Amino acid sequence: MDAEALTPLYTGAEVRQAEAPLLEAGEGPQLMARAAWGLAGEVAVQLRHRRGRIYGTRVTGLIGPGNNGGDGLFALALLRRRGVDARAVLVSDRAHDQGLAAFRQAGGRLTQSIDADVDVLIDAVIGTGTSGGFALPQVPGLTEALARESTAVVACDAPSGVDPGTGAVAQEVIAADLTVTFGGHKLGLMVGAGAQASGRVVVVDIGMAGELARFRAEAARSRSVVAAEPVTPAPRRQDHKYSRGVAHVVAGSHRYPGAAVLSVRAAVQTGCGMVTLYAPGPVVSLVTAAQPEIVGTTAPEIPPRATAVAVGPGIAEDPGQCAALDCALDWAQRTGGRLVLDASALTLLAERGEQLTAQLPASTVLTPHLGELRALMEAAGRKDLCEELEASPVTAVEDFAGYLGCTVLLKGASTIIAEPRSRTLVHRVQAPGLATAGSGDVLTGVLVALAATAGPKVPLAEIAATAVRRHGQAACRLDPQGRGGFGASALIEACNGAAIRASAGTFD
Ligand SMILES: NC(=O)C1=CN([C@@H]2O[C@H](COP(=O)(O)OP(=O)(O)OC[C@H]3O[C@@H](n4cnc5c(N)ncnc54)[C@H](O)[C@@H]3O)[C@@H](O)[C@H]2O)[C@@H](O)CC1
Repeated sequence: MDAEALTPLYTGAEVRQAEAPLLEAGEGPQLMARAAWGLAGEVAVQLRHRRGRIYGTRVTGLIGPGNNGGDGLFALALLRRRGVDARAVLVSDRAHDQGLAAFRQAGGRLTQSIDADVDVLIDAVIGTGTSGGFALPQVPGLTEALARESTAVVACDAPSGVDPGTGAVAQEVIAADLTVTFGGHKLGLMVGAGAQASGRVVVVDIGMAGELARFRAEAARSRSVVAAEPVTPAPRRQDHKYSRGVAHVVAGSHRYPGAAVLSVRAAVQTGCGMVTLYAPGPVVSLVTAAQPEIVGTTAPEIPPRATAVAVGPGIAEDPGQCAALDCALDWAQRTGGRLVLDASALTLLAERGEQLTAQLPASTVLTPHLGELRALMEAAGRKDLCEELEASPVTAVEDFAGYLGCTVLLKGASTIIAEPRSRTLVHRVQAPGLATAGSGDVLTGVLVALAATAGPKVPLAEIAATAVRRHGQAACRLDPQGRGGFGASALIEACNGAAIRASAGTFD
């Protein structure tokens, strides 16, 4: 993947470090003015969207004692000048002096409570200066406002209660519909509970890109939001089916035949030289009827021409399929071929206890959801990492990948992909409809086809990130409003469409 096409993620502390020289040079007020301008602009968009106008709408800000509160006050002043009934609740006995003066001068009103008809509530209590736990300020009307559909909650820089560095949340949090964050993407808004509390995230450039870039170059580890596709090679004129890559899938059982249909069809539609399937005879027949170009086998050995293998979707309780897992592990160990382990394959691995760590070749990617990851961590004797998953999900996944010596992809609304000695990739998508049976099987199919065709130098994490991105984009295309009205089968064609758009360079 083109490294420049990735969007870096920063911790709150890293952004503060990048800011420091600008503040020393006396540029603080300009930075704050730009932050406030960006915040007010995004609030105006919300108002227009919800009320069809800006003039005469109502916005209340919860204002903390630091610069985050200063941003909020300046933004409220700008909104007031556009005819908004702008009010501020000071949650501390201190407030940013210049911000407060600007707010007053613009005609803003201080208040002690939040009214029921407020259109937007700005959370400017704490941003990157957060430390320790967080309790909701005791403001009459706050709990009601947070629960009300008609009030949009917009967080200034980061929702109060979220650790912008890790994604951990305090015992209480002001969950936002929209977070307007400054300077660059912050890690804690993209992963774990922090991502859930942040809603949609918009980044406002406040003129510190140069500082951040310099800082990024110095950073020991860089984390990224996936923003572009690695190019999987288009078929060349001289290609034949074997030179394009052969994806072998071990999936499906008498109990779950559909998992094989979904993963194999997804692999075929993603595009590679050939897709082969190992499954019980009736499952092979079913899949062949759905996708006649595949080659089925009932022997567990990995076909000699395979360039990537996936094991797992729906193989539960099938002894032959379980034997195929060992064949696949052995194949990857011998050849260095890319191996995707998903679903039931992960359960089988967890049953092997601490032995599992010795069995995983470096060319493996595990694709657990949270429950499966916890089970694997416990089985591997790393229960400590289960606790870390809440406090700092990215670190926990990175540590586990390092411990196992292979790539780990934690599925969820935010996907975290950690490959040892490589940058960690995070992909966040607003596609709640992906929480449907079979969507993971489709992801496995897309991933194994990409792994079969990608050149040998493309890191496995980046191939996995591409698969996750296509999958997420497909769901967004099918269901732009996030109402969940689609099944996993529909994702397959949509993934393919997503890929075509990506190669045309039209994503986002
Ligand atoms: N430094 C700058 O000049 C700029 C800062 N910006 C804004 O300023 C923010 C950072 O400002 P600050 O460093 O003043 O920090 P914050 O305003 O984020 O928070 C610090 C204040 O919150 C209190 N606090 C910390 N943790 C708390 C907790 N758990 N519960 C209750 N109160 C708590 C602290 O006592 C302190 O008074 C950024 O998030 C951003 O919004 C932007 O305006 C851009 C420029």
